[in-house]
Amino acid sequence: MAFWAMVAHETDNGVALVREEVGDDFLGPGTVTIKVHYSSANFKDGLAITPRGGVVRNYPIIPGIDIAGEVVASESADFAPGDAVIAHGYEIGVSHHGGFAELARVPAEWVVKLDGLSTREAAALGTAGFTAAMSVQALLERGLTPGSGPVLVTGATGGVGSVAVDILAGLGFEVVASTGKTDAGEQLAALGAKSVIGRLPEDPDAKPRPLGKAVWASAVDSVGGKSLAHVLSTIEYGGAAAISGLTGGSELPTTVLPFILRGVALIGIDSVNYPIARRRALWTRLGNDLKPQHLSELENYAPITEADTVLRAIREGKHSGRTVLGVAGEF
Ligand SMILES: C=CC(=O)SCCNC(=O)CCNC(=O)[C@H](O)C(C)(C)COP(=O)(O)OP(=O)(O)OC[C@H]1O[C@@H](n2cnc3c(N)ncnc32)[C@H](O)[C@@H]1OP(=O)(O)O
Ligand SMILES: NC(=O)C1=CN([C@@H]2O[C@H](COP(=O)(O)OP(=O)(O)OC[C@H]3O[C@@H](n4cnc5c(N)ncnc54)[C@H](O)[C@@H]3O)[C@@H](O)[C@H]2O)C=CC1
Repeated sequence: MAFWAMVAHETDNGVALVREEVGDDFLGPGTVTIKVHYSSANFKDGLAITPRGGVVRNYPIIPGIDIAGEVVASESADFAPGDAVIAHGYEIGVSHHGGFAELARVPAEWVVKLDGLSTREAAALGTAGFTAAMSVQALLERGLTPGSGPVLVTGATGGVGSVAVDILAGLGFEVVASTGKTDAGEQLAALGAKSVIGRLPEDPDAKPRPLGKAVWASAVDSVGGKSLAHVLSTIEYGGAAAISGLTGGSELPTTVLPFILRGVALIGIDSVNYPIARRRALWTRLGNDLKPQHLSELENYAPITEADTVLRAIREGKHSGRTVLGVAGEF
């Protein structure tokens, strides 16, 4: 069977994303075959087409860590043709062909049946939105309530950040959005941010303080680096930072003091190997009580053939919100 795909190839000059017609050998091993409606653009997809990006070991590969579409064949009793599904995480788009193609095949144990979401909405959320939901869920499980005080979201115009702002505001939290984009105030206020501040720390060259004035009840952080160290030193007693990313750096130059003097918790968020039962349960919440109220505002659209341009913007930190990559009918 032949189908169209965007295939990442290693070349002498780096990695090239090429539109081409491929055969069955580009369907991964698995029991569920999905007609892809949409994929999306994630920071990790940007790394997948970056030489030495650290996420893909063997090329050629069809990138696309999000696959949203309709089941066309299933050897699993859990899925039937016509089911609307999303699959993401595990090896998808890094060592198992992903969503930048008309067809994808994955193990049934990686597939989530959609409830309360269209395939387009699911792609608009995608891995980044799911990671935001995991972060919010982790803070709720730790006891955070809207009465606890302001919740900080860093990297707030990004995929993880913007969905986190939307979900938290929808739950009634006072959300403070931190962004380096000086023109993003209106957009973040429209998602529900109570106030918008610049990147943290305000003075990036200042010597980090082990403890600062405690101002945040908790935080959702996808930036990491010095920024996260600053955030940790300004979280209130018993609060937590749910951390998922490294756009500001993978090093964490902190001290033990926020943890041992204020009981602050650092909660690691990994969407990739999150167990399937919990993954399905959280997607159900994302279609229902955690459903972001401004998905259409934070969503952009591009045809899959423009994936390279969108991913370049993500790598350069110039991207905002979530970009759905249309697959069906776009080759
Ligand atoms: C959607 C999700 C995200 O966006 S996550 C953020 C994006 N991901 C990254 O930026 C990670 C990029 N990866 C890297 O930079 C490197 O792979 C590394 C620094 C994580 C490790 O590279 P290194 O060359 O130092 O070591 P190995 O590749 O030999 O791995 C060592 C050890 O770690 C295990 N491992 C590697 N990657 C992952 C991973 N993503 N998740 C879990 N574990 C990982 C690897 O299997 C090795 O363990 P071993 O027991 O020896 O097999
Ligand atoms: N742990 C997990 O399972 C997951 C981790 N991630 C990680 O989360 C991070 C964010 O992912 P996305 O939201 O998809 O990316 P994105 O590109 O949509 O957003 C990143 C945001 O960070 C901002 N940013 C860039 N450099 C910065 C800096 N030096 N300081 C402060 N902000 C900076 C950008 O302006 C942008 O708003 C990435 O590191 C990604 O790898 C994403 C999804 C899942």
